Amino acid sequence: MNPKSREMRNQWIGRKFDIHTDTPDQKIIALAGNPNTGKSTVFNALTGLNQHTGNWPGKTVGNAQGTFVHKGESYLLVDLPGTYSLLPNSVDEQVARDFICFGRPDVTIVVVDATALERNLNLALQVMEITDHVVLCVNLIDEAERKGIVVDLEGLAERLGIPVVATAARRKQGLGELCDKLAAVADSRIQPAPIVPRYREEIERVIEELTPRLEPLLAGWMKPRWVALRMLDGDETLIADMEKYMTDSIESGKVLGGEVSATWPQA
Ligand SMILES: Nc1nc2c(ncn2[C@@H]2O[C@H](COP(=O)(O)OP(=O)(O)OP(=O)(O)O)[C@@H](O)[C@H]2O)c(=O)[nH]1
Ligand SMILES: [Mg+2]
Repeated sequence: MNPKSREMRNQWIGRKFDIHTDTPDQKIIALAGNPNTGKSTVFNALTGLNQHTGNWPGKTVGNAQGTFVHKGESYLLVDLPGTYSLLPNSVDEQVARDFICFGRPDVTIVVVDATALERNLNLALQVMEITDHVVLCVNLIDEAERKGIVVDLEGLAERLGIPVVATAARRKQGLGELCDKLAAVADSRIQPAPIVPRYREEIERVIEELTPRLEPLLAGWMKPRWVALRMLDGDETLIADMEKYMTDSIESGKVLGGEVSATWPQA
């Protein structure tokens, strides 16, 4: 995303999500993950006292936003509610999904529990279906070590196609490397290429039919393949939220009506 696009995105996020950057083109990082994986511990360790909390607009779900500086660059970090999925079965899940889909953070960090990777990776895969800009934070690595669990970080990064960093957030271990990786993704020095989960053949056939039609309508907001999957699943909340967020997109005019801006949103 170029600085001008980011500036417009940031203004829009301010209005829609009550998330406010310090500077017009500050980069925005979201923290997603299952409950109790250490998101808030990572959030607190990085932002310290530079944070404030509130509620997501119109929801009783708490939200925390804070800033930190890494190697001279300032970032706004947003702590999302802990969720097991992004299929909107609850308000928490809808809030997390909407921020990733429509807030379009520069990077989404998925914090996973190193002692329960199999369960945790489900959410990571869902985030990777929505956006390429993902970093996996394998937290509680100290707990894993204590239990004799060895995580093949390189193998994981290779299989998933995204950067992977091990952390023990409570001891503030690994956070420097986490910041290095998210900075590299935020300014495109690293371009993750997440694996694409494949579905049954008949589903793949419908996806193939739908995606070229969705692509121009979505104009880079999210991956057409994912939207096709959600439509196949009959997810009406996504359609409703697309109307809510995408029809009022400042300079871009009526995105769903087909008139899209050349400058924003941009993948
Ligand atoms: N041993 C160990 N404990 C950790 C680590 N990170 C977080 N914890 C602990 O794990 C518990 C949960 O941490 P939180 O940061 O509240 O987790 P969260 O993901 O924000 O939880 P929710 O907001 O409820 O989804 C706390 O007791 C933390 O102190 C870590 O790296 N190692
Ligand atoms: Mg938390």
